[in-house]
Amino acid sequence: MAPPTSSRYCVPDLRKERKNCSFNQEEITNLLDGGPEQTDFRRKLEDYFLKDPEFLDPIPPEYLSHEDRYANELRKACYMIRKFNEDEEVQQVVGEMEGIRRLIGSGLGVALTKDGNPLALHYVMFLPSIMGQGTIDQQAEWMGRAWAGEIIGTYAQTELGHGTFLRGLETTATYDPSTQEFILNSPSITAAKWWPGGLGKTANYAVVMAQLYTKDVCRGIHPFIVQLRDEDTHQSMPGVIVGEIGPRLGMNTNDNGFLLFKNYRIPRKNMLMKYSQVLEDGTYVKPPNEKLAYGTMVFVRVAICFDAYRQLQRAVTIATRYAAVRHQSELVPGAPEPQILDYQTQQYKLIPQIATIFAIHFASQHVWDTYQQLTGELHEGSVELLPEVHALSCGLKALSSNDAGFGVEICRLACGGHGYLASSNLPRIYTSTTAAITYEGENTVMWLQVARYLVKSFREASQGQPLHKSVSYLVAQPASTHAKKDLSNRGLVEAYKSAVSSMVAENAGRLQQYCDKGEKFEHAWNNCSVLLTQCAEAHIRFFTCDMFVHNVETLELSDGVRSILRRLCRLYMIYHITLNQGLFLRNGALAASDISILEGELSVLLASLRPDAVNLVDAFDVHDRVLDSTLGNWDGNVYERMYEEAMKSPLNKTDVPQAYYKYLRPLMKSNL
Ligand SMILES: CCC/C=C/C(=O)SCCNC(=O)CCNC(=O)[C@H](O)C(C)(C)COP(=O)([O-])OP(=O)([O-])OC[C@H]1O[C@@H](n2cnc3c(N)ncnc32)[C@H](O)[C@@H]1OP(=O)([O-])[O-]
Ligand SMILES: Cc1cc2nc3c(=O)[nH]c(=O)nc-3n(C[C@H](O)[C@H](O)[C@H](O)COP(=O)(O)OP(=O)(O)OC[C@H]3O[C@@H](n4cnc5c(N)ncnc54)[C@H](O)[C@@H]3O)c2cc1C
Repeated sequence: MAPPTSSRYCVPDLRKERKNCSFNQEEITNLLDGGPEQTDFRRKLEDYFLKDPEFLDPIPPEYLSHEDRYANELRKACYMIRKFNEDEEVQQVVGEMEGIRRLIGSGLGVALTKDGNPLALHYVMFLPSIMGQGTIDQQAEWMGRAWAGEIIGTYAQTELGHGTFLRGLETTATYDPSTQEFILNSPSITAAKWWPGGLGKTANYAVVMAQLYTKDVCRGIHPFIVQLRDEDTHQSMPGVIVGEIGPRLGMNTNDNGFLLFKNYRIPRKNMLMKYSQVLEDGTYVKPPNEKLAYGTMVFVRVAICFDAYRQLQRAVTIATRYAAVRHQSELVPGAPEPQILDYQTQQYKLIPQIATIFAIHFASQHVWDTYQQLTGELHEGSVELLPEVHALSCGLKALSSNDAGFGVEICRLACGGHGYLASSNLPRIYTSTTAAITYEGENTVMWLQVARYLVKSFREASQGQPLHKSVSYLVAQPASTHAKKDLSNRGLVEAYKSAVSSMVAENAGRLQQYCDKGEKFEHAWNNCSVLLTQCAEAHIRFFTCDMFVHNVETLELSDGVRSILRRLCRLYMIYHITLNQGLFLRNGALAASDISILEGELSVLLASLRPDAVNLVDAFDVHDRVLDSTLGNWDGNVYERMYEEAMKSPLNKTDVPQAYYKYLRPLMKSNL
């Protein structure tokens, strides 16, 4: 918990902001952490790791070479795991295995290894793949060693030629019954695995997705555990060609890699066989649903939603505190320069980002709970929930990574020039956050999966079939254009339902018209796909609003917290409704006069939330070291910290750099 203002120094501007908090901050902290015990757990973890000098970076990573940056982050990542494995104290505090996974995925884990953790894929995808796709025997064989870090894995699916189109992957795994082995091959350059995190130099194993061939028949893509490097020497295995793909926009210490196979043999037992099997003689046993092989991606998509809002939390904490400390221009001629947070346009940049964090949190929690329910039901053999979980996880992954990516960029811009400095940490937060728009399913492609589900559900509804809960509103009656509109939070959710169901109906109809004119369904789909992605986004925005309102109204909350969350929820809805007003005006879900009322209310809400903006970001309880920013520290001591950071530049070691004598001086003195 942030210490009481009185006992800790902060600059007068922040002291003033913190004086009158209208709500219980600890309650908000607990809500976002998942309960007081979780807050406790997180704080103990932060305390334990952050006081350890091994995690300090005396030289900012930007000044290191590519190789040294990787080595430094690998050092810290390995040290982090060793601390868990060897230290009884930390095991007692946080619990052994669960702790590692949660640490890696937490804001703390992200902050400890600043620009990408080379071991992340091991914990985030390799282990979950074995758990989710392996039989009990396979879990027993691999999990212990993998948890202990004796073997390090990654998830190798994407290829140079295909990332989105999984059915087009080229890597083959051909079963040879005579030796009971699979033979792995990369038939062309485009079959090279390309992108997996940790693959370049860190991992010695991978879950590889490859086209399975048995008895000369292709059975589609399946997961295999593949040893890539010798367990002793770390040399790549004969038949395995592996390396790093080179610098990226960000996350440069993740050693994303490439991988090719040449007649590389692995034992039959290395195919993950929880859902499909290859028997000794090569007989193929089908899974209950062939998309179960995509299960790890569903899990990670849900996890990405939580990660997205945690990144946005860091950015908006930095930008809001900075906006309270920064003074610029004049609001009233001749008066002192105001805090930039007093400008309404600045509030419009930042406060909706604060609201977004709660919106994504509540929606992600719901999708996570539904995912858990699906996992339970899969054990019983039921795949009933799979389509809904697939659509929700694709949709919320797309919405949360989009909102967080653009939200972080808005926060960076809100800090003016200083937001462009590496020491603000906003560039690094941006490059990590925006990556999620592409990985784990590129967002347009994710929207199209949601649209597919919407159109299918709409058609089923038209035939009187029952719908899953998240799309049941598609059968709702269109709004009456003449009735007076209910503009309460619930009323706005109803307006969303009506607007989105009309939009889906219109575009399902448009699709049908193309088909009726004789176009093949796939071409008709492509012709409608811009509008279909818009339907998908509107549907998931509606879902997020619905979850926000539901939680704010039904959770047990103190009056102060409910009041602030209600206003944030309202701001969130009005922000998106006014940005997309055409959607609501078009089917009469709202009238122009309603939009005008909401626009007026938006200004009132910004003014009402402004006094608590700093208190809200304080309630996110992001540790200064996790923020890692000259602009965002709790004490607000921005300018001195920026100066100190500038002094770390190697160019400032000498007054006149060597490069001056080598290049500049000869030019400047050439006429002498
Ligand atoms: C930290 C992170 C680091 C990063 C790691 C990575 O990036 S790793 C790399 C991450 N890479 C990616 O994320 C790659 C992204 N690409 C993909 O996930 C797939 O290629 C695809 C989903 C786009 C299409 O797949 P396709 O061509 O095979 O399918 P289709 O479109 O023909 O639809 C057929 C039916 O299948 C259904 N269905 C589909 N998926 C699922 C599912 N998971 N579950 C359940 N169901 C699913 C679909 O709804 C449809 O149902 P319907 O309507 O017939 O009842
Ligand atoms: C930082 C990072 C980490 C990654 N880590 C991993 C990893 O650990 N393991 C792994 O296997 N992969 C990893 N990936 C790969 C990632 O999953 C893919 O990049 C991603 O799935 C997108 O595939 P692609 O690159 O082939 O893009 P493409 O599919 O080629 O997309 C290019 C464009 O085409 C459009 N497009 C493609 N298909 C369609 C369609 N059907 N309809 C409409 N538009 C379409 C897309 O919207 C996009 O605009 C990582 C990628 C990044 C950036």
